[in-house]
Amino acid sequence: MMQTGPVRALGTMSGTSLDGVDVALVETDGETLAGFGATGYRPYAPEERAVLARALGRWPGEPGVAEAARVVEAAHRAAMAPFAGAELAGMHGQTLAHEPGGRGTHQAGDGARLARALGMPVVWDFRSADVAAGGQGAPLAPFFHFACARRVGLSAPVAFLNLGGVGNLTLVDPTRDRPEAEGALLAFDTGPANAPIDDLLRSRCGQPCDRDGALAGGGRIDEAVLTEFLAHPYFRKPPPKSLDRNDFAGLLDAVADCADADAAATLTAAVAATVAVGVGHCPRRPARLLVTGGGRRNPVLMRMIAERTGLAAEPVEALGLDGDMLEAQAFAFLAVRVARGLPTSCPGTTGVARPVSGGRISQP
Ligand SMILES: Nc1ncnc2c1ncn2[C@@H]1O[C@H](COP(=O)(O)OP(=O)(O)OP(=O)(O)O)[C@@H](O)[C@H]1O
Ligand SMILES: CC(=O)N[C@H]1[C@@H]2OC[C@@H](O2)[C@@H](O)[C@@H]1O[C@H](C)C(=O)O
Repeated sequence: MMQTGPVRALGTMSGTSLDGVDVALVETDGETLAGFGATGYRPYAPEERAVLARALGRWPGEPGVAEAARVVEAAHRAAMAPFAGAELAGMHGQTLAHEPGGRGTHQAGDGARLARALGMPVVWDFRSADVAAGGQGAPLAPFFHFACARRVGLSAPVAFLNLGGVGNLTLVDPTRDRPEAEGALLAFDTGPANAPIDDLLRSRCGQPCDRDGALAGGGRIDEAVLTEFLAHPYFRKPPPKSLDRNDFAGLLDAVADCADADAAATLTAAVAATVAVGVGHCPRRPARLLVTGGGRRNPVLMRMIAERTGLAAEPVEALGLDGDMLEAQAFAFLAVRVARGLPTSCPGTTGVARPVSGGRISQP
């Protein structure tokens, strides 16, 4: 176990939207946040992204997975190299398949190879231990959300909402002293977020996303599609619960007959509606809804979320946090927790029976 006191840790995230690798430095002892440092981003080239997209839903040894891992590792080496002075790194990797209660969870990217290439200890494979112990293996950012809420001095329960490829919500009670304390955290995936919107825009318009909600803003919501989507049992299921990126791939077929703008409006409303269902699962109504991830840049989505939840959807920048880097920062923070043997998940965040300290540590 490392000595106590803040360390300069590097965190990386290659998210479900398959856009690229985020990296961020955090100074932390794994309990409190002493400060945030420099950040970086290494986008995937279109042909790299295609390799990753083809490998989605596949497991080690299956076709295309080794090639995807090489793409992930090369992108991480490039993104992390400028930060080689960090004392420790936490690498999330790229989730290719996630089936808690089934085949497990699989993030491409070998931390042992990266540790050797970069000359620093790398913590990786953060989710497997939680899944092996009966948890969902996701979401894992909640322990970091707890630390953020404490750092900025919040005193009432708030919700963090991440709008990445998939959406996830964390209800934080910052008056508790530890994240694993009873009632400190409740977290779960709300439903698909940007993934179906991106997939629609890519297939119909040849664009990577509905920039600023421009297409959805001019469309009409197909209420019948929306109602049928919300009838899926996932939304009734009480948390904790988690999703794989393509679990709702059928949503795209459901809007196949809609005009482009109507399809975009319907998918955007579907995301907002699942967030409202998620807020309804919270045992206490949050005082604020703090939004992180790329979806906070979509004003149509943000407006629909505010309308459907009755909460002002505020970007996390309102707290002085960086909504593009929160997840990379989370894995820096979690790496330090792993190195110190502190838990990274608990019953409230993943449904695991007791707190688990996940992750593998590879020395250079
Ligand atoms: N200006 C914008 N307008 C609309 N959407 C945007 C905008 N900027 C970013 N996005 C969306 O945000 C997505 C990227 O979000 P983010 O980087 O948070 O995802 P991620 O980290 O890959 O996902 P996850 O949190 O699921 O792992 C893009 O794919 C796009 O859909
Ligand atoms: C299995 C997996 O990679 N899940 C991701 C995904 O992207 C968003 C949502 O689904 C969340 O559950 C998780 O990521 C964030 C970083 C988390 O673990 O908190």
